[in-house]
Amino acid sequence: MPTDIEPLARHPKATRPGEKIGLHHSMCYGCGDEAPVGLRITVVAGEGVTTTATMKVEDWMQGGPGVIHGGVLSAAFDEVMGTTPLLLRKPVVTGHLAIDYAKPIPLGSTVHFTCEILGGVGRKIYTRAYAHLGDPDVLVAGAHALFIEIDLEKHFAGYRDKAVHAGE
Ligand SMILES: CCCCC/C=C\C/C=C\C/C=C\C/C=C\CCCC(=O)SCCNC(=O)CCNC(=O)[C@H](O)C(C)(C)COP(=O)(O)OP(=O)(O)OC[C@H]1O[C@@H](n2cnc3c(N)ncnc32)[C@H](O)[C@@H]1OP(=O)(O)O
Repeated sequence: MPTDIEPLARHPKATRPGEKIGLHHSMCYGCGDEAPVGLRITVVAGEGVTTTATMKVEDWMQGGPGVIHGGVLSAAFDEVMGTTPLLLRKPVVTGHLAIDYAKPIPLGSTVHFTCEILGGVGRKIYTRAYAHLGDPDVLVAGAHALFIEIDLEKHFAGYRDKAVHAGE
């Protein structure tokens, strides 16, 4: 992470603390409530530029016997951290994501995520997040990610004809 990052302020019209940040779209693998397979994560705005989220670890998320697959946890961090810049009212995509896996996470547990925006430079937004299973003093994983602000229309212009919609 560069040393010259600037603090980033919450947008005045951002989702208020304690409220759910709206669905990105209903068929999104991370947040969608109509996606045939998905994490169905809801991210809740916190104070400042922070968020929280929870995810129940379902049987289909299994990697090693009885525990979550590392890629599923990575996707969950991506979802939570990628939603957080909406507090700045900035659409982003992931540029870089790094996960520290500290402890196995059993099937059936609920993962609690906390995320904060550390700051930014230009279009780059740096975030950090942690995960625990109910006791915030016992972390099971952590993550850092870099998100890049995009022009939504331009970024997805060549792909929208492939988009999948609910009910198809
Ligand atoms: C699930 C998908 C959701 C997609 C998002 C949709 C809508 C967004 C709206 C709201 C968001 C709400 C919820 C989102 C929820 C979850 C988020 C999930 C996000 C994802 O899951 S999204 C899928 C994976 N993601 C990609 O599919 C990106 C593929 N990629 C590209 O499309 C380009 O690569 C792009 C656009 C990233 C940059 O391209 P570009 O041409 O616009 O800009 P450029 O290359 O100049 O980079 C600008 C500055 O970032 C630095 N930089 C870039 N990459 C870096 C890296 N890896 N490490 C270190 N620095 C990096 C450069 O060094 C430069 O830095 P400097 O300004 O200092 O020179």
